Amino acid sequence: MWLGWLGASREKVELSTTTLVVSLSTCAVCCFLWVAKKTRKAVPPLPPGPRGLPLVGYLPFLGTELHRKFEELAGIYGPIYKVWLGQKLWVVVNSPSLVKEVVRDQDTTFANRDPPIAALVATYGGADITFLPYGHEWKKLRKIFVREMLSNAALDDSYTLRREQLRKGIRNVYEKIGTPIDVGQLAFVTLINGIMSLLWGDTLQGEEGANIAVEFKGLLAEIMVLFAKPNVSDFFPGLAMFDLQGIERDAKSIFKWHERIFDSAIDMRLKYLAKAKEEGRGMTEQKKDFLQILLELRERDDAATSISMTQIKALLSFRSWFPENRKPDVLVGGSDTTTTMVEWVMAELMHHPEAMRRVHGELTEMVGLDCIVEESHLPKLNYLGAVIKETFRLHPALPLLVPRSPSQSSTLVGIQDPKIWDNPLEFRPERFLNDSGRLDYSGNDFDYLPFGSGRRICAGLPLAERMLIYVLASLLHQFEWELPPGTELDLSDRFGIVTKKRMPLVAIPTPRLSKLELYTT
Ligand code: HEM
Repeated sequence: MWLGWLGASREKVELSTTTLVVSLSTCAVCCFLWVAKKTRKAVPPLPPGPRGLPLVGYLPFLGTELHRKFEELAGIYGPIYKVWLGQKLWVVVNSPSLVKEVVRDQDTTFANRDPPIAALVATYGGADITFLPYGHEWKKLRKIFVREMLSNAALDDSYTLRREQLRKGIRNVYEKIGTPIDVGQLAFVTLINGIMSLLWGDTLQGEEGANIAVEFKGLLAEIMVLFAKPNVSDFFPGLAMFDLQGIERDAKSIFKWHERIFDSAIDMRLKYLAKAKEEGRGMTEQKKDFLQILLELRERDDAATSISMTQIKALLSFRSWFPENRKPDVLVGGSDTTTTMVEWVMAELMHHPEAMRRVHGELTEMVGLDCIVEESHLPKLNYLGAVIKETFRLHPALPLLVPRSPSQSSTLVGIQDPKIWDNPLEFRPERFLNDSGRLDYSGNDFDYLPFGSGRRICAGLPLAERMLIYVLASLLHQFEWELPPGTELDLSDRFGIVTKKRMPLVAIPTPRLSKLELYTT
């Protein structure tokens, strides 16, 4: 069984803000039970849903825009419905009260996922945080990821690494001043370099390191292509042994490649550490990156946090850091979650000049025209924070979240929820300013869940939150952005594992600050 969320979208936010998707395998022990309020039957019926065809179910009717299709079905079948996709049954939940039942009241039951076969093969048998079943191993890895790698202290320590990559991005924009720039592409390169640098620090510098970095990027591209392919074996587990499209075979060979690159990068670091120890040098300059944190944990004699080399590789693997990326065009189109959100926020601001003026005013006041944005400024940027939240509401990057899979049969009691948003299709960041105590990213409001909720809430949230506002504040503070003459802003979306802008945002930057050194340092 799987389960995920469908967030608010422009057309039908009135209906609800969130849809939960649960799918069940046809396995006899695994049945999903749903009762409407007051139903007293011993075995509650499955929820209603569209009829499909024998064997393939509703697959031929899904189309490419899954989030629109699910909205349409919600209009017909209500807050909870079922859809057969091949041999698997998905249940879509479409109201905050049902969502609460799943991620709060029955969170432990629904804290699993149904990994695609390619992910199982390419990630040490699903040993990464995203796909590990709920249990001891998942808890341990998640604890290390959240408390050791992404703790406030670790993120503060690694600020210089993020800053360096951001400054490089700003210099790049400055070199192209007055010419059209693909904003998603710019954000993608900046963010991916930032993440690689957080993970590996200086390991990817120098000739040997640069070769490994090139291999990393090639590997990432191959992984994207692999995960983007719909696999017949995932929809028809009975056919998995035949591996009809050869996806499992390809995943195995990518996994070997992955192993070789990771082994040589880690080996380089271990040799460096051994040499430093021999020469009696300290390791302070290496301390900030995540490889270093993990290698130190490996040395610890503490069962709660000590970690094997395989777990280190799983934690540094692409699936942990780009868990939502499955599209092959990610490298050219910049469609990962954080990149996509940079693009949407910039597009909404360019579409709403008054909001853009207010963001600029706030940056001028809080940062100043003779300074660049530092992370210490970010907590003061309330209006920009509200703009980002409002953009998540209108354009959730993961409209289906990451599907969940319950561990046992379960009964949900559905009730009709009242209307949630006033004028839901309107871009109005003020709604987040006025309601500042509520509606954050913590997943405690079941009508606003861009990062999911409960035990499986996005593990990268602290980093995503910091990087998103840092990149946006810097691009907006240092430049004015205009559309190329004769072009129009397009705000339509295209469904994918990450739902992104249908047309890439292309804009022309001009400098906003007067001192040259603010662009060249
Ligand atoms: C705008 C950026 C991002 C968005 C909107 C986002 C959203 C999400 C969502 C909706 C989920 C599923 C939550 C659930 O099942 O309730 C998720 C899971 C996850 N995300 Fe993110 N994410 C973002 C960035 C990141 C980053 C930068 C990282 C890595 C540092 C990351 C790592 C993860 C991991 C490891 C999981 C799986 C957690 C688990 O199963 O325990 N995410 N994310």
